[in-house]
Amino acid sequence: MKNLKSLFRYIGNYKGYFYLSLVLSATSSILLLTPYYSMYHLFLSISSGSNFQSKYYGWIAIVGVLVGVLCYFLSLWFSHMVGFRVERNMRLFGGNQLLEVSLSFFDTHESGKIRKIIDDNAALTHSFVAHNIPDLVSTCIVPIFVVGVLLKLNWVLGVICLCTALLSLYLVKKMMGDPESLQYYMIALNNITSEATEFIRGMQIVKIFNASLDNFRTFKKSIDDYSDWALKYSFSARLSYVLNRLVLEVLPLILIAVAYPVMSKHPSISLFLVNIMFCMVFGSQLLLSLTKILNTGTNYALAFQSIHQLENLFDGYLEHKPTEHQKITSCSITCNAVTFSYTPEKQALKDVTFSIPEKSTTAVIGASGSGKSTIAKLIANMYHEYEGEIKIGSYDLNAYPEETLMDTITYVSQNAQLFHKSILENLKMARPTATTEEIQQALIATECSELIQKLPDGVETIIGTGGVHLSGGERQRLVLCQAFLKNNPIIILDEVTASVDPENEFKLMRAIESLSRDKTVIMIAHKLSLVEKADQILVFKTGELVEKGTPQQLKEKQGIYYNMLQRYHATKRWTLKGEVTQ
Ligand SMILES: Nc1ncnc2c1ncn2[C@@H]1O[C@H](COP(=O)(O)OP(=O)(O)OP(=O)(O)O)[C@@H](O)[C@H]1O
Repeated sequence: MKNLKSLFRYIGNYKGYFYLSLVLSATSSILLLTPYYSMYHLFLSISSGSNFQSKYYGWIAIVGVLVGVLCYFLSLWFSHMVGFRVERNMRLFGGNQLLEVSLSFFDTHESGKIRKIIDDNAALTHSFVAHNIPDLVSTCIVPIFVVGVLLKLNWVLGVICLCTALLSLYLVKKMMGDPESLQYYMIALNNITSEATEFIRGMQIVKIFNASLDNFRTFKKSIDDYSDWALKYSFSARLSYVLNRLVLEVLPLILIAVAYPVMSKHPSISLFLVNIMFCMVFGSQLLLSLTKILNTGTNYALAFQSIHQLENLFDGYLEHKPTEHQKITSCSITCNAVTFSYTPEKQALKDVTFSIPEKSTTAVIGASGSGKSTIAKLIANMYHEYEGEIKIGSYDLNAYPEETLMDTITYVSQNAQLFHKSILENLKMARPTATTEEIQQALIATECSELIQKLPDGVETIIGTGGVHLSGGERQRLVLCQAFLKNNPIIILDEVTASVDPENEFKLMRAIESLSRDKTVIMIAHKLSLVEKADQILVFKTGELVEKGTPQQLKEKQGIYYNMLQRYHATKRWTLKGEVTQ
């Protein structure tokens, strides 16, 4: 019942079609049994020596079969309509949830795995609804009908068939295994898919460095896990499957064995022979239906498991609803005693407190893994489960609606992502209403106009496969151009110059300068040349804020920043010595 309820959520307005499909399937399965009715009368007339009205019963059989087949096709037609609707609604649900989840969801879930869970599970449920539901109805109706008729003909044989059907259904249920094993089986299936994608991506590195395939231990583990769960699931079904087949195979033998002692006491042997023959032939329909249930049972379990898996995918990641609906009046940022952990074992930030005045630039520096990106992501509202308080203006982040924050903070990461579309379409994503003039201005401000001129179709050039391939620096500048168009008052730049050459770095710096004008800027940087002009520097070490102040104050303090600066200037004086041999 719970399963059907969850399926109904995705059927939406097509419930009428769903019921119609069930009714037509049930009608069809009963109509397709009409030849047996005619056959029974044929047996009767043979045993009694009376004249068989072949025309009458022949027509009943033909019309019954024809109308039955028609009903079956109509039932399939409606079930396919419902199936497509379910698939569409499941994909829509997945897509909408992706819009609702916090950004941390994308940090913790691989895109291949998300795609697989949404796409494949929707397709699997479609297939079950479209193909298996009409069959499931007929496989349930036929046994009830057959057992009813047999009980009426001879109660002993009827009871045997009824017991067989009940026993078979019980074994089918057992065969489907426990839902938990099935859930792990499906998780293992998803893992193997995403690990296989990683394996293909990593193959380039393996070839370049002639690296050992040992690096793909997680892929191997996912294969082992899948094989373990597939085996466990299959073995858990083994006994019930074998027993069920046995029950179904021996049913005719039991009928014959029971029929003999009953037959010897029967007053009309010929009538009883007819009944027995009919029971054997008609009973075969019972066997057929129970065998079908055996096959659709696994699909049933898989389809509902697919729905649960899709719904559970987003658990714990849905956006926190704002406690109030405040408007942002000032773009200063305050962090008060912020502590955060990605995993229970390790704190990524410990008791971090600082404030950033409106329209100032703050540089965040520190060793790799010190927590720089983490604090930036918390301010960008990507994670919510932190201790302490993060305020924009006078209110906590929680006091603002999601849209307000999205229209206030722009987070540019080190991995610039652009879509496989034209440059213009990519830029318009940041501001769909941007005029050609505004786009030109943004391109000039972010040092992209020279790049656009070089491209065959200018701003209409498609990026990526089949179009142009841009360098890391060129991509970063286009992303800054998007940020420029978006024109949010708070900009967070997370190591945007991390992997660019000096020429691109110079252009990027000029782009950042244009972008930062009159804005509150947080700039995470490894390169100290970028931070010297900042109004404030925050130095992080193993998750703690260990120094804060203006560049001048930190120099005078002669602490970590000062030492980093010394080392930085020393490396600039390094030269390569040696002789050049001919
Ligand atoms: N998604 C995550 N799940 C678990 N741990 C994470 C995650 N992201 C970061 N960490 C851990 O949190 C700590 C801080 O990481 P963070 O990315 O903030 O460092 P960082 O100073 O920005 O480093 P880098 O300069 O190399 O980017 C590190 O120990 C890192 O391993």
